[in-house]
Amino acid sequence: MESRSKASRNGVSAREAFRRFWPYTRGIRRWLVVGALLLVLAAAGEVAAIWIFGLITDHVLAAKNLAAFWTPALVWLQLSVLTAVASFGGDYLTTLVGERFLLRLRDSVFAHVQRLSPDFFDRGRTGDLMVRLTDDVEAIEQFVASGLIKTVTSVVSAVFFAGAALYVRWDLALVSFALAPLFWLAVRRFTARFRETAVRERESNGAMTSVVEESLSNHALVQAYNRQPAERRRLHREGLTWLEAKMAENRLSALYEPLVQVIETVCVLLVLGFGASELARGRVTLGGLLAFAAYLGYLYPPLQSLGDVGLTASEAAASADRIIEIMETPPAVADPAVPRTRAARRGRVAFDGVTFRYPGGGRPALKEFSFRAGPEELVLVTGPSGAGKSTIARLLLRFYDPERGRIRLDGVDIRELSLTTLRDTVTVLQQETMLFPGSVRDNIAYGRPDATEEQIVAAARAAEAHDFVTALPEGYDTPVGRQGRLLSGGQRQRIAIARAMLRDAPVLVLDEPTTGLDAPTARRVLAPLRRLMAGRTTILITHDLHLAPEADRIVVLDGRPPTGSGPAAPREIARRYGRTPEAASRG
Ligand SMILES: Nc1ncnc2c1ncn2[C@@H]1O[C@H](COP(=O)(O)OP(=O)(O)OP(=O)(O)O)[C@@H](O)[C@H]1O
Repeated sequence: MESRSKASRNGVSAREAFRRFWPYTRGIRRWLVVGALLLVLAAAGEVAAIWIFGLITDHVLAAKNLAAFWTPALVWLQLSVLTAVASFGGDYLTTLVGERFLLRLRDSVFAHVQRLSPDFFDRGRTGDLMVRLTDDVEAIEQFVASGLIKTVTSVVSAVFFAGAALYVRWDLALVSFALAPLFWLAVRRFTARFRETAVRERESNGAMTSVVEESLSNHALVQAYNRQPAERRRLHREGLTWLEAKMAENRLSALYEPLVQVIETVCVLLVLGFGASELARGRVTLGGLLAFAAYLGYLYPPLQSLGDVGLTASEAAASADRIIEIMETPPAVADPAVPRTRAARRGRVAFDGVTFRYPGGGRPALKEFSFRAGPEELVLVTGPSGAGKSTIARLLLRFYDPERGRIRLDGVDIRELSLTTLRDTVTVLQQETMLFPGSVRDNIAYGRPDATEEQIVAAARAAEAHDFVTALPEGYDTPVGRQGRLLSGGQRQRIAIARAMLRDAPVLVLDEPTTGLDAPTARRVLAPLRRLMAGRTTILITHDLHLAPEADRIVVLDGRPPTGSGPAAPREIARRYGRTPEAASRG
């Protein structure tokens, strides 16, 4: 994700960011309007309350007339209740709309991320992606939903208070408004720099989260190789960078507020000085002057929050770049326009002249590769490390599409099938057993969440997992830990076999199913594996030729272009197992 971050430096403007993410408010806009109206009503209530305060000062306090107090006091009380209700309703609704927007945007970015090819995750850093899905998404919400409401209510409030001030004393008001350009100057100078610091802050936050994530998920490696001090240093270094970026951001926002306050004080002093002389000359009442000063006082917060919107916009534009970058990363594969959603489920697999190169990879991982596997057949794929064996499984699941050639399932090009149908038809048992944190039961039922208890137990029995599972402290409810680390390698493998049994797909790809298991354990999983293979098309990717005598066909990927005499490995297999392997190459 390094390259992705760099692209953000000359990214979208705040206006483009707004336009891009505004559609996510669809369906909740009316609540946005109602919320904003309520907030405007609350601001109007405040204007009226200050007016009453001025009246009370002149007609009650200055005139020392208590009898004139009760009516305005009652109106003020009613007004304040009304303002409180409007303000509560407005805050509640606008927060709700903001949170709904956030939820929708996050869901949609996450849904897109889920469609990306494994390559995206292999190259990127998880920590950085996590920051994008949390902080960056939130910064966009702060701008598009909350920011819009803030802008509207601030503008309306500013107009209210400025109008009221003008009404009370237009000349005094004009004097203080003359200082308004100072605000805009301050805001303009700050926003550009703020955006830069916001980008730096997000990037270093992503880098730091990535270090934490990488170190914690590889904790066993770190401890076994005594790399704790190095990892601590790495985190400290990223933490320092973050601290600097955060301080740069904070310096700006911390400087901005006092600066605005100084401008504000200058205005208030000017008004008071001018007002005092007007009062002495009897051209303004004390109540009028106080109300005027209060209107000005109330005018600054909306002006200041308009300035903040500028800062929020810069921050959001920085985040928008990081989100747009993800959203514009196209998935390597997509459903066809009119996908077939029914598969024959017989399990005939054919690779015809398949050439494939990983994105950004130079040499093809597979070149002109062809083979066939039919129902109830066991096809063993072997060859040296890096020859492209696991690539076959990735292509069959359509994590990627081949550059040339076709892959067919029961005679249909897999690009014509919906991805869901294809992946329901093919089960892959990975080289490393992949378990989710959860219970044994959850993991067995992972591919079929609607499975009954009897089906789960039957699958576990067939996978020879039932006995060890029932011996676990909480049986099927025992948590397996992160990546199944609370279980042994052989136990993890048998749970994965049970999961595959339950899924009951016609095509099975076993990618090095016994790797990482010692010989006796490997032998123990062979029986459940055979049970799993029965009645299905099985493609067994392995270095281990134990099962070669049972294979209907052996495909050898030798990592070199085919030669006339054929590579040594197929001949060796032919000599040992008395069958002729098919040689294939990865180029
Ligand atoms: N995501 C990727 N991006 C770029 N190249 C890749 C990627 N994954 C694998 N490769 C390359 O493609 C080639 C084939 O990889 P593959 O995983 O299919 O090998 P393999 O035969 O299964 O090896 P092994 O027996 O060691 O598991 C290798 O040279 C590898 O470096």
